[in-house]
Amino acid sequence: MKKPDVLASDNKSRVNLAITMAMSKPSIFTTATAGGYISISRPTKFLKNLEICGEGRISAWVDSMRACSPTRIRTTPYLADYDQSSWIDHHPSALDKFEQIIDASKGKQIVMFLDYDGTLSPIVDDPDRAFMSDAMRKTVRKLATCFPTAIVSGRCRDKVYSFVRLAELYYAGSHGMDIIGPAKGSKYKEVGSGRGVQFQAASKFLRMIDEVYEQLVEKTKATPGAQVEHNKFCVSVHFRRVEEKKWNELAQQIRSVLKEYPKLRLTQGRKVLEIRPTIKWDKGKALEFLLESLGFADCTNVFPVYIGDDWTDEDAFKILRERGQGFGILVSKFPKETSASYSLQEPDEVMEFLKRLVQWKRPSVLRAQL
Ligand SMILES: O=P(O)(O)OC[C@H]1O[C@H](O[C@H]2O[C@H](CO)[C@@H](O)[C@H](O)[C@H]2O)[C@H](O)[C@@H](O)[C@@H]1O
Repeated sequence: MKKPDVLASDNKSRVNLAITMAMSKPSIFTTATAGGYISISRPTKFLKNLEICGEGRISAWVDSMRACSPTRIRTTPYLADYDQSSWIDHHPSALDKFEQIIDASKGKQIVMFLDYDGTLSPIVDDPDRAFMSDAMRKTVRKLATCFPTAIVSGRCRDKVYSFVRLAELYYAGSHGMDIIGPAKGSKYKEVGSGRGVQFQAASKFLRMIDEVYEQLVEKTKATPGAQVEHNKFCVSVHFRRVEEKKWNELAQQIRSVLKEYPKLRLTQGRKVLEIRPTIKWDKGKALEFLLESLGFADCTNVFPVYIGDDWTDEDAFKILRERGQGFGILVSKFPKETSASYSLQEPDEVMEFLKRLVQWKRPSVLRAQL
């Protein structure tokens, strides 16, 4: 597959993030909480203390953010040369291949994992107004009657819940560092009579994240359009409403704060840089945790489907490839380096795909109820 230079360099900066996935299975400790949830803790594993905030690395991220802006993608000549049809051959539309997907899932329990921004809601300028449509909510509600369904988001869990407003789902916020999962079917259910399991991989970092948030707000306030979002266990600094010529300046402001915090690292999203603990925990780990809580730890008869649009979703796509179970669907209008198997272009197509899953499942649910 011919790859444009810009994708190669994006990939390089992603590799530079060095998000290692090799976490050995830790032991699990559980305690019942006042909220009725079983709280689970595991020994924290840290990523190697890499040089995460080097000047070169920061500029590489800003460059790749520029290269990824849709207007740039449409006008950049070497991307125009990119063989879109070859990319589609490797990552066909999940709608076009619906029957193939269903065939692969036969005899297995489908479990749905959905990213929020850019997957269930369209990308908008103001992160506080990234509402999901009523039609999408209705579809996700129906989906959850057919399959166990979880939202896995970079957002703080409460915030993403306030957008989705469906109590029947499981939620993993802060890039999977704050999970409310099922107790039903979980091996943890014997520990208490809680409503579910709660797992906060980065609880030790709460105070540090608060401190960094305050400093970032202060440091970036002179940059028009910059917005700092507190996502509980991580912080997002938004570039979307900042003039492009100011992006380097904003990135340097972030760097100047972060260099004092070797236990925090940066990751990149869509016109956003995100600050999070260096622990070995991400959306892929959250997916595994939720499968485990659902009682599918070592099962071969489970078929997880993860739909997401962002680089942070790649951690989950990779886990599915490694497990050889289910598959990832990347939401993107443009060719992107990805470990997902299929693609959908935008949230409307995601909704269509979810509707088809419901339509396919519902007759058998009805038959089983007779
Ligand atoms: O994991 P996700 O649910 O996709 O969350 C990732 C980040 O999404 C949000 O930012 C993105 O969406 C905004 C609203 O459309 C957009 O303005 C921004 O440019 C995007 O990066 C959210 O605000 C972040 O905190 C999440 O980490």
